[in-house]
This record gives sequence, structure tokens and C-alpha cells, in this order.
Amino acid sequence: KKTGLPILLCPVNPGSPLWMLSKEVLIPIFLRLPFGIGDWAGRAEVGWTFKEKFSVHARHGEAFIIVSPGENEIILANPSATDEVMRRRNDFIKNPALYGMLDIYGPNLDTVNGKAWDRHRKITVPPFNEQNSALVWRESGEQAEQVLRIWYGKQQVTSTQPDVHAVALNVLCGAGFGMHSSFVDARLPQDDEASVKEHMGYRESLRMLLANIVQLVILGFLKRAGVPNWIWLGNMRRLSRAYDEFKRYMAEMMALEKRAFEQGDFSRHNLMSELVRALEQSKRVATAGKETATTTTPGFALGLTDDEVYGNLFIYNLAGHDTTASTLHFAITLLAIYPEWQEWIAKEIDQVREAESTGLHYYEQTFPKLQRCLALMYETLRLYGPVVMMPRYTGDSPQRLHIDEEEHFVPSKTGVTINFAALHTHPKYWAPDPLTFRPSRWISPADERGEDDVWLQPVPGTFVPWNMGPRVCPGKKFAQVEFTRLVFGLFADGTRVELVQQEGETGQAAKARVLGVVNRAKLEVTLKMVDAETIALRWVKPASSVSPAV
Ligand code: HEM
Repeated sequence: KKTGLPILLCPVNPGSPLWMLSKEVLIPIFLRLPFGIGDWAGRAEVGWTFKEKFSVHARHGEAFIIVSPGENEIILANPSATDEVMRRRNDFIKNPALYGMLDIYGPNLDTVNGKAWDRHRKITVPPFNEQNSALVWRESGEQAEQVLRIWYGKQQVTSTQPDVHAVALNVLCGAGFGMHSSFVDARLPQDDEASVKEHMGYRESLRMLLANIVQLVILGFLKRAGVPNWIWLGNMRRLSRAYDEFKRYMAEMMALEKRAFEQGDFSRHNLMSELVRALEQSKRVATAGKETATTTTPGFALGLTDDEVYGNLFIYNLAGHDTTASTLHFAITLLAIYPEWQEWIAKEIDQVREAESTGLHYYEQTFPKLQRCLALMYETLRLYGPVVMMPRYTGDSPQRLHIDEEEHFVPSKTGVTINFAALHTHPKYWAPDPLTFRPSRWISPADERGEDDVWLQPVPGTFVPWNMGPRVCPGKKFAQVEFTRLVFGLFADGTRVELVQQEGETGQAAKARVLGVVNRAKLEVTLKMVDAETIALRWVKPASSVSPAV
């Protein structure tokens, strides 16, 4: 009550294991109860904000508090309060109990707070610079060419989701870790059971880890506590193998980088090389003190411990490909539903290509010209961004928070969650059509006087897919360059993507069906379409075009 905010009651603790195990069955039952008495159930699972968008705030205001037998949680869809929470990173921290679950191989940039965060950020973020963006551009260009060849060769493509994930992982490995791989040879044949049994592979082990994140949290915890492998049965045994194999791959990549380092190749400035340097630094500290380096070792201000290196490699693997891949997957599907937006981006792509007589498209010159491709990304992120809510926590100290002109008391041990999905569809800021997918809203066309196109500047705090303030996503530019380069490659020279209709289905019915799949997306680490393989796409090109131009 002291917060002065409207109170919404929730009779269960959304974080309790019992509720987590039974919610799939129980939520639909509660939601069918009369007079809205079971409405609370719609807000009792992670990711609920995607479905509700601004609707709960329309009834209860831009800020309200959900009071449950677990910890209470303030839900915010107020732009200036969002800005304040994001800026005050030491007052509104990441809840160690929640984010600690992502310490699967060890603490990392995404999960730590305070001084440890400064250290992780200082080491892992510098490689994501303009030089790196040029590399992202080149890697993405190659991947676009290769995946398009495969898609063209098929009557219909039902594997868009795993394919774009493969593409994004390859771009990350190439530009982030210095490990170039082609889409084709790195692709694991999904039906080749024998090879899967014998050797899980980098991609398959990562896919398996991400698809079983809840079990993985428990497994990672027990493994780090020293529980032996023979104890696991069934799916947990396979997951345990994926856990070990993925760690082995990370170690191999580190070893390769270390060898290059020892052979005097100091020209490498990717994430992997920075992590190798950080590990060396911590070893030097340890040797000087004749002890194992730990975060409490005196002088340990620059390095990372072994666990922290693996923790960061894992989180960058996860955050660095799953997010961009999901965004691209939604964008391609939405373009297939709304071909008019394909024509819109294709006009820009054709113009940019025609203007360059050499046929070579370098990052520095071409990326800034692809405003419509970037607008496509922004609009996809606004409505279908991979992160739909952002939890913060007051920890041991109560805080004061301004919501517009009013100051509110926020007790200790209270969650403060920024509702991205609501902010991104707030009717006051996205009028007149907050729920409509309309990429052109991001660009006002040049006026008759020949002024340049004007990029929309949303009110601060109303468009935050990459977060804002000190903990803004370090991969923001990486993702933008990757997305635009892939789209630039995929929709060149008249290439288009179409929905494949089911037998007896009209074009309109196919659109409605696929839009249904898009809007039933769920949070599985990031926002993902469930049953994505039911969507069949066909890639077509004009008969005159010989091979895909990228
Ligand atoms: C469309 C693509 C992406 C979106 C929408 C996105 C979104 C976000 C968001 C919302 C956060 C804040 C998370 C939090 O505070 O809990 C974040 C953090 C982070 N992202 Fe991204 N991200 C994207 C791509 C990437 C890429 C490509 C990388 C790496 C190459 C990356 C690495 C990270 C890391 C390491 C953090 C933690 C930063 C910190 O806490 O200081 N992300 N991202």
C-alpha cells in the first residue's frame, strides 16, 4: 500500500515450482471463470506482457503492483520512470535469484551487478566496435547468399526458424569469435540420427541447451556442485552431454585463440581474443599471489576467472544469436504475410544496388543507406521483439521512484519490471495505429524541397528493445548490421517470399492462419513462434535472374 500504486492480487507465487509445473493446464481453466475472477492467471507466467500489450495498463494505469505470496512486483509502462529505472543500475539491480539462473557456466555480464559488472563490461564490450561491424557485414552477406541458395532449391521451406538460427550463429561465430563457418557445412542434418548420436556438434548442443533452459538451470547448478554424470537419466542425460560438449567446444575455441596469441598474432580483436587476454591477466595475478585467482584476490580488477570466461562465452552465444535470429524470423514471416512491405523495402534495395556500378557493397557506404531495411527491423522489434519485459529489483534497500510528477516509495525486495510490450504499443505514443505492423512509421519521406528522409525519434522510454542507460545491449549495432545486411541480400533482384497455401485454402485464409501463429508466440528464452514448422514459405525470383545477387 505504501507504494501508492493500484494493487492487483495474484493468489499464487508465479515463481513457485508447483505453479510452473501446473500452469499450462490451470491458466486456461482460471481464465474461463465468470466475472473475470480468474484474470490474474493471465499475468502469472513469464512473458505474459506479449499477449496483453497495453491492455492491463489501460485498466489500471501506467504503473501498478502485483501482490502475490511470492515477492511483489511493480509493472511499469511509464516512459520517464523507465528511463529512471534503467539509469539507476545500482538502485534497481538484477535480482541475483532470478538472473543467477543464467550463470549456467559461470557469472557473466548479463547476470552480475555493481563492481563486478564494471569489470565484465570493460573486458567484453570493446570488441563490438566499427571494425567489428564491417566484419559482421561481410559474414552476413556470405550467409545470406548461402541460405538463399538452399531455400531456392526447395519447393517449400518449413525450416525457416532453425535456418535463421544457424545463420545468426554462424555470423556470431565468425564476427564475434573469429571462427568462420559456412551455412552449408555447419548445418546439422536434422534427420541424420546416427551422426547426432555419435557427435552432437556445436550447434546442436547449443540448440539443446536453449530448448531445455529450465532443466538446464537445475543441471548447471548441480554440475557445478560436483554431481557426477552417471546420475542422469533420459533427457537429462542427453542434456548433460550437451552441457559437457558445449563446454568442450568453447574450450577448443579458446585454445585456438590462445595459440594465435602465443604465436604473436596480436591483430585479433574479437570477443574470444579479449577473453583469452582476460584469463591470462587473472593467471598472472594468481601466480604473483601464488594462489588461484578469484574475484576477491587482491589486485583482481581486470581479469576474469575461468568460470567467468565460460559464463560470458555462453551468454554471448545465447544473447548474440537467439535475439537477432528471432527478430529475422518474425520479419521474414511478416513480409510473407504482407507482400506490400516487401515491395517497399525492395524499392530501396534495388536503388542502392543500381547506384553502385561495381556491384561491391561495403559496410561503410551501404549500411547507412538501408533505412527501410532498418525500419523493418525496428517495427518488428516494436511488436515482436525478443525481450518483452525487463525485470529489475530493489534488493536490500528501499528506493524512491518518480512516476511522472509523483514520487513513490518502493520497498526493499520488490520487483520493478519494465513492460516493453506495453510501452511499444502505448496508444498515446504510437497513435493512431499502435498494434499495426507498419514499418514506414519510422521514416517520414523527403519533402518537396528535397530535404532528406527523417527518421522517427520516439519519445525517450517508449522504444527500448535493446534496453537503455548503462546496461544497454552491447550487441545493438551488431544486430542492426547483421539484420540489414541479411535483408539486403535476401530481397535483391526481385527475390520475394510467399506463403504456401494449404490444400483448399484461400490466400486470405493462409494469411490469417500464419498471423495466428505469429501472434501466439511464446517466451522460450526469447519470444518465439510455437509450431513455426507449420508455416511453409516459398522463395521465388524472376525468371530472368540467374543466381541470387547478394
Ligand atoms: C535484435 C537483437 C537484440 C536485442 C533485441 C537485444 C536486447 C537486449 C536487451 C533488452 C538487453 C538487456 C537485458 C537485461 O538487462 O536483462 C540485452 C543485453 C545484452 N545483450 Fe542484447 N540484444 C540483441 C542482440 C545482441 C547481440 C547480437 C549480442 C552480442 C553479440 C548481445 C549481447 C548482450 C549482452 C552480453 C547483454 C548483457 C549486457 C549487460 O547486462 O550489461 N545482444 N540485449
